Amino acid sequence: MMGTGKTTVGRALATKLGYRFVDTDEIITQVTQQSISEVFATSGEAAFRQIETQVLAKVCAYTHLAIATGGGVVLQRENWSYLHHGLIVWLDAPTELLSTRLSADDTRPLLQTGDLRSQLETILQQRQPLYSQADLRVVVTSEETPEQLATRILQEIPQVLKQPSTLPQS
Ligand SMILES: Nc1ncnc2c1ncn2[C@@H]1O[C@H](COP(=O)(O)OP(=O)(O)OP(=O)(O)O)[C@@H](O)[C@H]1O
Ligand SMILES: O=C(O)C1=C[C@@H](O)[C@@H](O)[C@H](O)C1
Ligand SMILES: [Mg+2]
Repeated sequence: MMGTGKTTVGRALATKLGYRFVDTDEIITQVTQQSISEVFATSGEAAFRQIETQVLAKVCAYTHLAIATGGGVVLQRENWSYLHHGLIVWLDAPTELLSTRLSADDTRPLLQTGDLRSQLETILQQRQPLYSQADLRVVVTSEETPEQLATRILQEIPQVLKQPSTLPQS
């Protein structure tokens, strides 16, 4: 979800892993030469989603790469086949924390109309069933730094990887 820290924590995670890092929103701004808000304003959300899928399709093929996506990547069914090239981490943060973080931020076009808190609640409610399809859910609180969260993600990843004993015998 927007503001949970995908970009910030994803970058810290990549550093700890010795992986490269990309952010699909950053790639979109590079290829379109527009900010995310400008893409939404000039081409619309549907066009943005198409570009996002094209970018995801390219980057998901790489190994040793941590990818931060946009929060709406879960909305397109075909994106899931790309996401499943890797291990999908859901940063789950309460709307109260998100609204504190994003109240002074005007870079997210879907949050520019109406009351921020209720917009976040509405979007989160719609997407919760999709986010919950991730491989690993990490609950975000205001207490942990991005580096601490990245460490916790690394600690929790082995628990969602299949143990050799649970794999079918060949
Ligand atoms: N663990 C954290 N502690 C404190 N601030 C944080 C933490 N994680 C992220 N932030 C801050 O919250 C804001 C949103 O973070 P970020 O841009 O990484 O979110 P995002 O999930 O990538 O959002 P989007 O989906 O819109 O790209 C930023 O100002 C970032 O510095
Ligand atoms: O959650 C979303 O739908 C979005 C999240 C951002 O990362 C951007 O991809 C854009 O603002 C849309
Ligand atoms: Mg981001």
